[in-house]
Amino acid sequence: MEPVTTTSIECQGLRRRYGRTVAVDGLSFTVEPGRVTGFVGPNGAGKSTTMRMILGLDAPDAGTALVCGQPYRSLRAPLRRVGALLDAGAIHPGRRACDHLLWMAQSNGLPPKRVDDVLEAVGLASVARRRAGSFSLGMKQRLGIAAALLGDAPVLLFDEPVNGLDPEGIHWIRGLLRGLAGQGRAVFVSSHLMSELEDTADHLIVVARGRLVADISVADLLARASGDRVVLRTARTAEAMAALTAGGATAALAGPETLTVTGLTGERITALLAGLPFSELTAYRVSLEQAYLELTRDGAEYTAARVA
Ligand SMILES: Nc1ncnc2c1ncn2[C@@H]1O[C@H](COP(=O)(O)OP(=O)(O)OP(=O)(O)O)[C@@H](O)[C@H]1O
Repeated sequence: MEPVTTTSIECQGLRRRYGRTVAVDGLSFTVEPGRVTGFVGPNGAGKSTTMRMILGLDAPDAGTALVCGQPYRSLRAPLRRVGALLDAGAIHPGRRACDHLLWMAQSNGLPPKRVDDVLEAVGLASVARRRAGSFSLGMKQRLGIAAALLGDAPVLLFDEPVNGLDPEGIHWIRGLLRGLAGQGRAVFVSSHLMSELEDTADHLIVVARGRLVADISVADLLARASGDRVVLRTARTAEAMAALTAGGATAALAGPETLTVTGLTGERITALLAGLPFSELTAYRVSLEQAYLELTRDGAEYTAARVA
């Protein structure tokens, strides 16, 4: 990987319209190296359009998108700077997997050995000589990922990379993305489902109708949503609730034999229960999806908590 001296991807005031549709509406964000940044939003939110503008495949009506400090089109040896998976289906069906990659490598001045390396990395080495047209959607997805990895680039973009992958494939790609970020690369990955980024993303850029809704670290999002709530499991909910409320906590029934308690530490709760039997006392954990929904319930934008 080439050393990078500038921040990896910087978008400033990006805007793009198609006829009457404003696909991207003044989007500004930065994708930092060394972490997986999830790019989340419902279908049609403008994610692919943004990625195409970052990659110089579409021109913004306003604003700028820089990769390693430069517009994509002015990068020398762009494949060595940024690898991308946009549309896994965009491969000539008659071309063998290895030839597809070899052609990309040669036209970008990369050693042919890289082809073997990336085919191995994505688990397609044994089918390297098969034609792409015979590949399943998941195999095409892996081939697209191999192409993105070819230039050993410090910046990587993946548009909906889990599409077509089975559970084992999804598990694999999570590990791959985390590994790439762990090597110091900037990994930018889109999804229309928050849950797909659970255990993968460190940071989230959330968009809706072309606009930025949230720019926040996952840790911060989860911490804010979880608050200082703890989960208490006990068969004696009524007594526990009375004791905890008297001790200054807010306790609510969250299910059979389950209370959520806010406002007290675990130690204090244990003390207040004064020997009342309980089977569990743990920090309240929310899913990424839940956390996001809780924070945006009132429709407020959530960009203030940006963590650089
Ligand atoms: N080439 C185009 N011509 C016309 N409209 C387009 C074009 N590309 C995108 N759009 C429109 O721009 C909006 C944003 O589309 P985009 O594909 O960027 O969203 P997305 O967030 O990637 O959605 P998805 O999750 O479905 O891929 C949509 O309303 C789409 O119909």
